[in-house]
Amino acid sequence: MSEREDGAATDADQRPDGEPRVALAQGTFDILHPGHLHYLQEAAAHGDELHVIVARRDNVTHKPKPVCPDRQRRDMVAALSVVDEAHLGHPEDFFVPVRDIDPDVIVLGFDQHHDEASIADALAAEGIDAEVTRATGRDPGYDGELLSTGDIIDRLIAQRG
Ligand SMILES: Cc1cc2nc3c(=O)[nH]c(=O)nc-3n(C[C@H](O)[C@H](O)[C@H](O)COP(=O)(O)O)c2cc1C
Ligand SMILES: Nc1ncnc2c1ncn2[C@@H]1O[C@H](COP(=O)(O)OP(=O)(O)OP(=O)(O)O)[C@@H](O)[C@H]1O
Repeated sequence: MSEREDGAATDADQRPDGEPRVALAQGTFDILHPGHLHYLQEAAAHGDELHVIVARRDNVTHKPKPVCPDRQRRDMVAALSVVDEAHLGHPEDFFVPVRDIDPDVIVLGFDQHHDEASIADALAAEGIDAEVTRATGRDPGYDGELLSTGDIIDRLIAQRG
């Protein structure tokens, strides 16, 4: 167990050089919900500092485009106390922000389509020394709790559309 600067306990390994261990999370984060908090809290527990890459709208091609603009999604993630820094993703080369942040561990979301082994291979090819791990999912804790942006939008359309 180590300790974050704010005193929160983490299960992160200590770095031998005493530098803060940097964890990296990423995603779209359109219309924040408790599933996002669960992911970011779990990712933060892997390090002393949590950085988040927020996907550019143009790069969200595997599901409907986000409703909120890039900058708004980045600013909302940055405002969460568990997050040390939120970065807008690069328009073309995903390794540009990764190189800048220089993470010790990349934490993938429970349902993200990225494959751990392919990312680890790509990182090694880029000469970036980072572990890759995956967070757990969070199920609703009570009736009607909304843990997906898509579900929030569906309910919004059903109730207000
Ligand atoms: C290591 C890593 C780096 C990424 N860097 C960027 C980036 O620079 N720009 C970007 O638009 N998306 C980037 N992405 C992609 C998105 O953040 C996100 O993974 C993808 O859109 C899936 O998002 P979702 O979980 O919200 O569905 C990166 C993903 C990974 C795994
Ligand atoms: N219920 C949840 N439990 C744990 N992690 C979650 C949950 N919902 C989203 N996440 C994680 O948050 C990150 C960003 O997710 P994303 O912005 O795609 O949210 P989403 O609500 O799943 O979106 P959509 O409903 O549009 O697919 C991803 O890593 C995703 O795995």
